[in-house]
Amino acid sequence: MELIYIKDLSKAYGKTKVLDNLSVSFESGKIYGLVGENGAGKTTLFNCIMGATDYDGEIRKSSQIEVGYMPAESFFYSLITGKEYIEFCIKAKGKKMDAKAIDSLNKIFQLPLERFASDYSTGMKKKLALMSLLLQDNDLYILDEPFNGVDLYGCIQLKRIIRDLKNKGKTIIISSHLINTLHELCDEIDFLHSHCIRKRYIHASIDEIEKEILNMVEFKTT
Ligand SMILES: Nc1ncnc2c1ncn2[C@@H]1O[C@H](COP(=O)(O)OP(=O)(O)OP(=O)(O)O)[C@@H](O)[C@H]1O
Repeated sequence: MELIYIKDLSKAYGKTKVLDNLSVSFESGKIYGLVGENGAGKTTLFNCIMGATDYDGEIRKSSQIEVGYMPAESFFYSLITGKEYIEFCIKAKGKKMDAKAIDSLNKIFQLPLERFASDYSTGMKKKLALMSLLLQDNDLYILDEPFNGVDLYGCIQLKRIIRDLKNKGKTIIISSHLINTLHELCDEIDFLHSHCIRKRYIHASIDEIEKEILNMVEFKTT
């Protein structure tokens, strides 16, 4: 089932064109990877999907799906503990708190939930944002650079969690610069370059993907 359908999406910041007639769609139950150079527009695409910014073109979402978005950098108020942050996010989504689920997930993430979130390290902040998202039971998870700053153990666990989500029929879209990790995890990998999705890789080898991306970047498509 098609969850998100995007047709001719264009977005510019002032005179800077970021996305130009981008078309792509995402089906349920799959893991999608999104790669692209720094500044290619991955976060901008996510912001458009989430309705966090204006755009031209069409974005259709399947009705009644709940979308959880983890931005590349989350904001934490200074006097709020990790636990309070999780509670806030769950309540904001209109979901019920489940202390057991928090404890069980924190056996994996091992966060000091009684400490102020603003004092967490980069990786701990990322884990906290992920934890609060995973506790919301969404249909679609959009994760902007979820592996950034997360330690090796955390990355291994995160890959397991993402696979579990897929096994539960959820859809996940992950932006990352870690092509090996995406290749391991994803059913399909989209390459965003020169303002639109240049290629969707399905069952391609890492070599093939890397070679093509190098070619496209070096002989920049305009
Ligand atoms: N609020 C904004 N105002 C003006 N320009 C912006 C804004 N947000 C993003 N941009 C510009 O849009 C372009 C795309 O940025 P975006 O953050 O979407 O890229 P990205 O692919 O996520 O990059 P990275 O891999 O470095 O995180 C960049 O040139 C960036 O400077």
